[in-house]
Amino acid sequence: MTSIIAACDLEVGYGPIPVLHGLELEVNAGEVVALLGPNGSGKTTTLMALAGALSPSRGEVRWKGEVAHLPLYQRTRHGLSIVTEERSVVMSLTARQNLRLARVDPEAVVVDYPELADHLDRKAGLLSGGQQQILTLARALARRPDALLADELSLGLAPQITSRLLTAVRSAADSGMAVLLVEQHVRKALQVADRVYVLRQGRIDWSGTAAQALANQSRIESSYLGGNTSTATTP
Ligand SMILES: Nc1ncnc2c1ncn2[C@@H]1O[C@H](COP(=O)(O)OP(=O)(O)OP(=O)(O)O)[C@@H](O)[C@H]1O
Repeated sequence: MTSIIAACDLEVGYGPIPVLHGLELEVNAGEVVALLGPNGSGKTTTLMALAGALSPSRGEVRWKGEVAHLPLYQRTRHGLSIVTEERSVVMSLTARQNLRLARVDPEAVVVDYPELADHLDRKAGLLSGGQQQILTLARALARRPDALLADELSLGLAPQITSRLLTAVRSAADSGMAVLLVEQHVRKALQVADRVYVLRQGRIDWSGTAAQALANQSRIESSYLGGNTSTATTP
């Protein structure tokens, strides 16, 4: 398998106290890797460090096997894409203009996202939250990045939109993209993921295949995601 992006012994924080403690993870071409864990465990910090928005105090990020030195804006020009819950479209522009601004062909996008076809000439600000997020993701994926870092894509959106976004992410991985997915809907995330890391207090506490995680799902949820921990054991 081809490693696209990896964290090697990564220690990162926002000040002198680290948030991630010697993190090791990798995402290969063609796979969706879910990064799960309770609030504050360091999921967003991991994505920001992989993207180059935070500098490690120890360890390194590797991009296609080489130590990554480029800052965030340059990594995004070299095949890395980041999508967050923030729906980063320009609200005063139409959907079509948003796509063109990113040098993406709107007509090609609607082939894969027919639900956007009737909305191309509407201002993004007038679309529903779900449509805005589909537009955001469609724009990112249409640029065919080598890796996608997806942080809570579906936050606040309806279940069918969540499923749609995750299906699109899965298809992108099937076409060769490496995807690291932070997603609050654990069951839905496991349905599209190949592998899983569970973070706890800035350390990988569990990792395995999605099938193994599904078999341990109730324990993972209760141990790591804030449920009843009285019967939980470490998977
Ligand atoms: N800008 C920041 N400045 C200082 N500390 C921060 C900052 N952002 C996050 N932290 C701290 O880093 C730790 C990890 O936060 P992070 O957002 O990475 O976790 P998370 O797993 O993504 O949580 P959530 O699921 O709530 O988004 C937390 O203790 C948080 O308070």
